[in-house]
Amino acid sequence: MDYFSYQDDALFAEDCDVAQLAKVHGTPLYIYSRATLERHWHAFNNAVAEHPHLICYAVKANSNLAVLNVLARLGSGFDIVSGGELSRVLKAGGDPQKVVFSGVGKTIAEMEQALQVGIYCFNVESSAELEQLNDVAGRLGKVAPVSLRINPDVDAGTHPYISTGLKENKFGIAMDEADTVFARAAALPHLHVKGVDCHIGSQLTELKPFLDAMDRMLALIDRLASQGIVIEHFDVGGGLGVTYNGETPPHPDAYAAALLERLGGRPLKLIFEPGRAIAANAGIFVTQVLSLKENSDKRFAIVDGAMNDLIRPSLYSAWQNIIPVQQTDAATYAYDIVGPVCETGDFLGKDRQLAVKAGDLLAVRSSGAYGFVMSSNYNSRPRVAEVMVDGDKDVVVRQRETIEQLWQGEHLLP
Ligand SMILES: Cc1ncc(COP(=O)(O)O)c(C=O)c1O
Ligand SMILES: N[C@@H](CCCC[NH3+])C(=O)O
Repeated sequence: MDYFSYQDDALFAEDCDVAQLAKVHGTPLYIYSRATLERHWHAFNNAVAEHPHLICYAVKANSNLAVLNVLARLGSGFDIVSGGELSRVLKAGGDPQKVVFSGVGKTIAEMEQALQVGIYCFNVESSAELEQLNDVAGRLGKVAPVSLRINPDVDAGTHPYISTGLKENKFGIAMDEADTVFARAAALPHLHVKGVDCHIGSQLTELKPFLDAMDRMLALIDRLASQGIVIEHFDVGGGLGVTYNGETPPHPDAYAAALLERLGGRPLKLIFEPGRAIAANAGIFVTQVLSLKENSDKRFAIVDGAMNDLIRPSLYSAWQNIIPVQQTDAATYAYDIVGPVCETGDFLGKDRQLAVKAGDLLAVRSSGAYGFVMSSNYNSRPRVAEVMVDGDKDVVVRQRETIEQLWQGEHLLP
């Protein structure tokens, strides 16, 4: 199957009846394909097969335990950004020694948790964090393995909200401070400097920003070597884009080959942190049309899924393909696909040519990454169920929330 095409194709094959799944499990509903998750992970892993490397799936993209477990069984590593994500990885059978801990604001408790379980590496994002981690490790009688996340100041050419490698972004240590902070890290007694890392943004569809970042990072690694600071690994971050609407991001083969060529024989282990490239097109979001509505010259398809279930269209004006699950004989019109949430910005798609009527099912494609994980209970809407298709079986990997669960942990005044 072509990596560029919608990899949720597996979910529309004859042996996966999306309409039947919606009937059994209700809507709105997330559906994931195990086969596609595995294929995407292998596409990455095979792309760098000969070179020492570790694929650390970015848990934030989709942290469902079953998703993590599928990848853990393949031997995947994990990129986490919180103690909660670390707990999920462990619960799902992930190996702590294959975990890298990214994130611009780690708490002392999270540092302790990660040191206790023995993660592979902390991706440290500031001088202050470096000092804190050294103190925490010293107090626990441990040595913390660290990599420094350096901000290479390259324009990733993506949406400003998901660009992370520019000088003005909050992430990482500025390149012009990198040498000093590395020298400090090497001098601190409770740290072991292992690596260098960067992550310039998400949904990148061109190679050039990755290569520009790599050139700057390799120049740093060479400078550090001349100062006697030996770097064992280079973590290139995540960010490889997917096809939402005709984009043609590089195949992992081309991406890895280009990076390896730039590496030029340096004996550095490479770490990759892909999230979206593995999960996005392994999932769909299924919603049912509640009613059709016309306001002056505008037509709306009001559906039972909303921005609280899938926020990417509202938050980033992200375009995701929306298709009818079954053909109907309704006339085709341009619709805004909107949810029941009380916000004008509550839409899943705008101006989509669709033949639909009330009761029909729509699938929002490419929803496996940054879908359920970004959902909320806004408007007191229970979180939806997640189902994984595993060959000819389908497994509920998260139950739909009940109304009672909505107020669990809340208390009336005495
Ligand atoms: C540090 C880090 N690594 C990995 C990722 C995963 O990115 P993507 O899902 O674009 O591969 C992100 C998210 O942008 C990130 O912030
Ligand atoms: N949530 C973003 C990606 C963020 C990447 C994390 N730094 C999206 O849905 O596109």
